[in-house]
Amino acid sequence: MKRPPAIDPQTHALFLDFDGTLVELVDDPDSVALARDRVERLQEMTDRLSGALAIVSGRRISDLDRFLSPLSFAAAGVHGLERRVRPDGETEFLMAPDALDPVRNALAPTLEENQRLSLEDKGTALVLHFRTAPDLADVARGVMERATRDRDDLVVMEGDNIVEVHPAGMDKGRALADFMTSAPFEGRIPVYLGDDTTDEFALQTVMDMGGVAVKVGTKDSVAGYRLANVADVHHWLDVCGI
Ligand SMILES: O=P(O)(O)OC[C@H]1O[C@H](O[C@H]2O[C@H](CO)[C@@H](O)[C@H](O)[C@H]2O)[C@H](O)[C@@H](O)[C@@H]1O
Repeated sequence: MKRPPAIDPQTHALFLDFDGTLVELVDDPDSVALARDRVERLQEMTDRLSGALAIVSGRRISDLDRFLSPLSFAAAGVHGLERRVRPDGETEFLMAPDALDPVRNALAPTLEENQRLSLEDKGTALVLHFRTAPDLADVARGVMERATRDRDDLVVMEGDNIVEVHPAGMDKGRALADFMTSAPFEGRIPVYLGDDTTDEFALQTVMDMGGVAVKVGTKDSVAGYRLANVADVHHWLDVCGI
């Protein structure tokens, strides 16, 4: 496993995935937690990078704010459909949530019949969770496929024990590329840490930009560097040079 190189706070920008990278994966999406000293370390890194640290997540930015309080940070939420370029900036919402109303309605009977499947409604994205019901994975994939048939304006993506739908046209790679066009990120070398399939878009973008792409865990990846797990990420954050 090739470990990532040291990072220079003057020349690099740091992009961090959330679930599976900064926090351990757990059964209940609402019960993730980050220790206070880890939040303080992220604040210290944000300050040393002059704000060029962003969380890039499938989560809503409002949820990230809740989990990471009192950290002040830039963020791409819902895979880039929500965006806050500066730590103290306003959140922009790039899509309206009503595009998903027909999908919400189409999923409802299956959720009623299969109560071990759960729905996470993020407004601009809907997620079916089957971590605690792996036998229902195909039911979840099937109903999502049927609910989105003939909808070219939507994209269905699989993550870790989830199937998710949101408006097409955005992913973590495009979100990262957008960040790199404005201050405080512009002109820096991107560094990205992520564990999941949806992070591959950003890892590829970082590779294309000559940056430092770091896969967390053992899944296949385009990334050139690896960290073993969430604990290893936090160890590396402590020694990476920022
Ligand atoms: O881009 P990320 O920050 O990695 O967010 C991706 C999804 O994370 C959450 O789901 C994942 O974490 C849950 C809590 O550990 C876990 O129960 C689930 O199985 C994982 O897929 C979140 O709930 C999703 O909305 C995010 O898209």
